[in-house]
Amino acid sequence: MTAPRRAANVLAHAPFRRLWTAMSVCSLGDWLNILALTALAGNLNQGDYRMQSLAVGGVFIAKMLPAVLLGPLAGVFADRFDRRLTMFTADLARFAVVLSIPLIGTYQWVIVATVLVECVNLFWVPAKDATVPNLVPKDQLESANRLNLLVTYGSAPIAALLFAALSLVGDMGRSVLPFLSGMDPTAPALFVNSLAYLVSAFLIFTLRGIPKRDGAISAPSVLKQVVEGWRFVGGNRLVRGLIIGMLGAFAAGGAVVGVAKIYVVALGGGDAAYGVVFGAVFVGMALGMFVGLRLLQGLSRRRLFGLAITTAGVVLVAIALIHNLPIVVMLTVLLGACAGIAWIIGYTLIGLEVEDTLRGRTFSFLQSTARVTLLLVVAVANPLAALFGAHQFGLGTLAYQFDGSNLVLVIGGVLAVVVGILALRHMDDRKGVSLSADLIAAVRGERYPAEAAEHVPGLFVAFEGGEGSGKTTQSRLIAIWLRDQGYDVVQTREPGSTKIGMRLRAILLDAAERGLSARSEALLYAADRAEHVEKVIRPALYRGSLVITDRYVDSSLAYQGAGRALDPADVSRINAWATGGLVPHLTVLIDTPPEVGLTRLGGAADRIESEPLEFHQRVRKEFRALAAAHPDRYLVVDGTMAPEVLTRQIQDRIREILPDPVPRESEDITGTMPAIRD
Ligand SMILES: Nc1ncnc2c1ncn2[C@@H]1O[C@H](COP(=O)(O)OP(=O)(O)O)[C@@H](O)[C@H]1O
Ligand SMILES: Cc1cn([C@H]2C[C@H](O)[C@@H](COP(=O)(O)OP(=O)(O)O)O2)c(=O)[nH]c1=O
Repeated sequence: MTAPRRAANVLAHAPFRRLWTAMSVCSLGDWLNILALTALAGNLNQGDYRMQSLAVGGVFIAKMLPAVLLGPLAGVFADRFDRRLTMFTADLARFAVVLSIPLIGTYQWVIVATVLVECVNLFWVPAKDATVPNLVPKDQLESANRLNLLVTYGSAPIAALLFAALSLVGDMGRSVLPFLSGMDPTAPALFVNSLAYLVSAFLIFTLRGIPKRDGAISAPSVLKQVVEGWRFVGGNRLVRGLIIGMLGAFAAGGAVVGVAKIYVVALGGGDAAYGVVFGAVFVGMALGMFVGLRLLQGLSRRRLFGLAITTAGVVLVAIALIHNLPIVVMLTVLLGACAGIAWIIGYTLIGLEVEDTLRGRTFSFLQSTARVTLLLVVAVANPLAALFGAHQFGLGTLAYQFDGSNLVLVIGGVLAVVVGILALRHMDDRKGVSLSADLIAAVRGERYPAEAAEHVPGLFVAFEGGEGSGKTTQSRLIAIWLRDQGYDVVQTREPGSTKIGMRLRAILLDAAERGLSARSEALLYAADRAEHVEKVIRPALYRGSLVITDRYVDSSLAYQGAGRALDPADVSRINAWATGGLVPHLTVLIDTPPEVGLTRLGGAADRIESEPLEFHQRVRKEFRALAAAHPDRYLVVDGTMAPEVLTRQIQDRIREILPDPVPRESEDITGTMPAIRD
C-alpha cells in the first residue's frame, strides 16, 4: 500500500516533475497523432474501400517501421549528443512536421511526415529514458517508471475523447472559421498535437538538471532480443502459456486498432465516432483492471487469464458481425475489459511466479515481441481487408454487408479464442474442477484457492493420519531417503514449526486448556498454518526444496471439521485463506484404526489425544473421504503394516513425481562440456 505514496514522492523532485509533465503532454500528442493521421488517411482516400484500407494501413506501417529498422542505431546516436538539446530539437522538429500535415494535406505527405516524426522519436525516447535515472533517486526509480507507464497509456482515453471533440470542432468550425474551410476535419486535432510538442520543447528547454551524457544507452536489435528471449523463456510451461496468451491478446487488439477507422466508416460513423471507439478500448481496459478483477476475485488467476482472452475473442467476432455503432461501442468496452484483465494478470503472474533469473528476460522478451506482433498484425490487417474488399450478401429482402474489415475482425476473434484455450490448457491449476463451477462460485463471491503447489519449483508432500499412525516415523525416513539422493529437503510439522507456532502449539495441546471453543481451536490451528506456510513452506518451495510436513490442512478438516463437527466448508475456507490456497502435490495418508494408533502412544495424552474413541473414528473417516475425493493427489497406505513396507510404498509413489535432481541450468552447462572418456 506504500506504492501511491512513493509515487507521489517522486513528483516532489522538481526536475523530474517537469520532465514528467513534458512526457505526459507528449504522450497525449502521440495518441492524438495516431488517431488524427489514420483518420486523415481514410478521409483523403474516400470512395474506394480498398484504397482506404491500404491508406490507413500505410500510416501504421510508417509509424512502426522506423523503430524496428533503425531503433538500435538511433539509441547509439542519441547517446553521443547533449540530451537536453536532443530532446528540445526533437520537439521543435515534431512541432514543425505535424503542423505542416494539415497545411499540405496530401496522403503522400502524411506518410513522409509520419516517418519523419517517428525518426525524431527515436532520438527523443532514449534520451528521455536515459535522463529519468539522473533526476530521481535510485530507490524511487521504480515508482518513476510506473508513473511513466501510467501517462503513456493513461493519456490514450483522454486523447481519444479530445480527438472526438476536436473532430466535431473540425466539422462544424469549417463554416464559422474561414481559415479551417479548406482543411480536413482532423486539422484541429493535428494543430493541438503539434502544440503539445511545442509545450514539451519549452518545458525541456527550461529544465536545467539534465547532465549531458552519463552511461551508455544499450539498445540491442529487436530481432536479436526476440530470438534470444525465446531460448530462455520458451522452456517454461507457465511462461509459455502466459506469453502465448498475451501476444494473442495483443494481436487481436492490433487487428481492432488496424481496421477500426474503416469499420467505423462502414458503420456510418465519422471521425468523432472513431475517437469514441478508440477511447472505448481504453475505458474498457481500465474497467477490467480495476472493477472486473475485483468482481472475479475468487477465480483462479491462471484460469481467468485464459478465460478473459477467449471471451475477448468471442466479443470480437460479435463486433465484426453486428453492424450497429452503439452496440459496437459497448462491445468494445467489454473487449477492452477482457484485454485489461488478461494484461494485468499476465504481468502480475510474471512478477510473482516466474523465477528471478527468468523474470527480466520474460519482460523484455514480451515487450520486444509485442512490438513485432503489432507491426505484423497491423501490416497484414489492412491489406487483407483491402484484398477482400467490400461485399454485400442478399438474404431474402435483407442485405448484409460483409467487408474486409469484418473478415479481419473475425479472424482476430477466432485467433484470440484459440490462443485463450491454449493458455487455459497450459496454465490450468485446477484440473478436474469444472470451469463453470469455478466461475459461478467466483461471481457469488466465494473464494477458491489461488495457487496450487503444482507450479512452484519445489515439491510439497504432506503426511496425514490419526494419532500414533506412524506419520513422524515415516516422514523422517522419507526425508532421510531423499537427502541421500541429493535433494534439499525441509522436514517440518504442524502445529508449532515457527516461533509464533510454538506458542500456539502450547495453547492448543495443553491438556489443561479445556475451555477452548471449537471455533477458536480451528482459528488457532489456521493461524499456526498461515505462519508455517509463509515463513517455512512457501520460501522453501520457491527455492526449489522438497518440503515434507507432518500434518497440514487435512488435519484441520478431519479434527476440527469432522471431529468437532464444525461446518467443513467454513474450515476449508479459513484454511484456504490462511495458506493462500497452497495445496500439496501429494498427501500420504497413513490409515490406522484409532484403537491401534492410540495404544502405540506413550506418555501422557494431550488435549486431543484424550478425546473419546468416537471422535477419533470420525477423524479417520474424514481423512479417508478426503483422499477418496482426489485420488490423484493422495496415497493411502495401511498403517498396521510393518514400517519398512510402508516406507517402500511411499517411496514408490514419491519417485513418480520427483523432479530431476540436477537443475536444468546446470544440465545446460554440462551439456556443452566435452565428454570426458576413460
Ligand atoms: N507401522 C508401524 N507399526 C507398528 N508401530 C509403529 C509403526 N509406525 C510407527 N510405529 C510406532 O508407533 C508410535 C507412534 O508413531 P509416530 O510415528 O510417532 O506416529 P504419529 O506421528 O503419527 O503420531 C512410535 O512408537 C512408533 O515407533
Ligand atoms: C495440524 C492439526 C493438528 N491437530 C491435532 C492433532 C494432534 O492431536 C495434535 C498434533 O499433535 P502432535 O503431538 O504433533 O501429534 P501427532 O504426533 O499425532 O502428529 O493436533 C488438529 O486437531 N488440527 C490440526 O489442524
